[in-house]
Amino acid sequence: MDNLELFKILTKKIKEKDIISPKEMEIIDNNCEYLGISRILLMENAGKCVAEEVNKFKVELGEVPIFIFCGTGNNGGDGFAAARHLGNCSVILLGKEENIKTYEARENFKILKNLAEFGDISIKNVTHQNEILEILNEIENLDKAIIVDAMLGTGIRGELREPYKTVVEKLNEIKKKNDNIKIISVDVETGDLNADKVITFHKRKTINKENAIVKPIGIPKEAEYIVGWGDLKALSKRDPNSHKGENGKVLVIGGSKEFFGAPILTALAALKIADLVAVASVKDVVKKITNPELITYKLKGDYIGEKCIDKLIEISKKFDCIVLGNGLGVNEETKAFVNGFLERIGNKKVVIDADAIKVIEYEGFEFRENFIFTPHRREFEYMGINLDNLPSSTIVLKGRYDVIFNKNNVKINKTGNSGMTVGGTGDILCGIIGGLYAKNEAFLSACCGCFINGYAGDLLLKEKGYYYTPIDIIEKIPHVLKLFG
Ligand SMILES: NC(=O)C1=CN([C@@H]2O[C@H](COP(=O)(O)OP(=O)(O)OC[C@H]3O[C@@H](n4cnc5c(N)ncnc54)[C@H](O)[C@@H]3O)[C@@H](O)[C@H]2O)[C@@H](O)CC1
Ligand SMILES: [K+]
Repeated sequence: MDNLELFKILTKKIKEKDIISPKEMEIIDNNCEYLGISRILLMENAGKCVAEEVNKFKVELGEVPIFIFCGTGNNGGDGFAAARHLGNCSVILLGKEENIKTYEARENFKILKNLAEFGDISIKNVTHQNEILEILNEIENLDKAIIVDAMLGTGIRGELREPYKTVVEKLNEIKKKNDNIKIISVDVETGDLNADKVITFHKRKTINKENAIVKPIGIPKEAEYIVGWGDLKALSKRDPNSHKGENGKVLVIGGSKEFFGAPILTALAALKIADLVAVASVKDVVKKITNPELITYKLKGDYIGEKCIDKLIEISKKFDCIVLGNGLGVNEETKAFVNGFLERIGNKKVVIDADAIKVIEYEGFEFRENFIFTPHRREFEYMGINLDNLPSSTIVLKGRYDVIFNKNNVKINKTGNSGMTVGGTGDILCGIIGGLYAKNEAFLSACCGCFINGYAGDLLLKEKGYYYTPIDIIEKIPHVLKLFG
């Protein structure tokens, strides 16, 4: 079974989510763009859906005035598109035209302005409280009307602020007095607006009430499965006021008398993302580390063995995430260490790679959700994962297509190229994942790690052909993060 076949099996075994968070929706929206589906196309479909629902109310109420309240985000953009599909309506933009935030919303607004010049769509740009109240008073005096709430959607954060607060309060008052004022919310009710209908796009959101009507807008299911720049945009942002160490501390445990390069590559990759990276290894490795940015912990012996467990458990307490396994060696000593260490590490975040994967005793092993495994095909087969009882741990099966999964999620990553088959790229991948995992959730970190590693390789392929090295990949990590962060 190749990676693509495994991916297909997993998409059938893992239940598709019917409710998603606004953050998950943003990842999907952005990954639609990654797949080549423009936002303006989705907005068009969203606008059309809303217009269809408004028309259903018109059947019930007859010809009535329609007011579309639009915010300056993409929820407002959906309102502009709906207005064009409807014709004969009043669009109320709550803010200044120059504050419309996105290209697609601005383009839709421009079209409306062209139509409004001579057609029957009217546009009111309101910025002052008294202008808003004037319109709301006008609505209050009507027998019937349809209101479209395209004020705020999945971008809503925290308590409702002005001018939306006044509009929502006043509309709720009006609605209470006159049930022939029908309100349709676009995607999400703005604050606690008492809408008659909520038309939500693609899937129900965690912030929707139960009665939201879900409408497809042309988002293919592949957009939920692909890893793209949408995942990267969802990573936690660096706080400009943060202090040293607050953006993640990673401890790499690996290396042996025979292998010294692997843990160093892992640590250098993690260092591009986390604030603080340390390597705990045997003396032969530690003496080769000349990079002053890396912290080192020297352990006794030629291999990291059982006798190191107490010390490493203690050191681990100072770090957010541990990357375990690179260059460790496969023998009785390292086997005893890895199994004993993982048993005692509790719920600390651990990325498990390479030799550590090979020495774990999987019989009765507990695949905890704080573990990420990064096997290649042979290691994956050795792990003997039961596809009928998927693990809580996140598994990254590396390959031409990386398959990332756990019992609740599955995704596929297609960045990367055959120049990346050289030794060391796997060590870099788990370093990147470790750096991200220090400050993010396991599944997102694993997905983003695969994307970043592969994309760095793709940039290098364009620049240098296949003549690049693992160190070149490490140097490209910040470029990828800057492109999509
Ligand atoms: N991204 C996409 O590809 C698509 C998005 N669509 C629409 O876009 C919406 C999301 O758009 P945006 O991300 O631009 O977000 P919103 O349109 O929900 O608005 C976000 C803006 O509102 C303001 N805001 C946030 N919280 C506030 C509060 N509590 N009080 C007052 N103002 C507040 C902020 O300035 C923020 O920029 C979706 O709900 C959906 O309606 C659709 O067009 C379909 C496609
Ligand atoms: K809304």
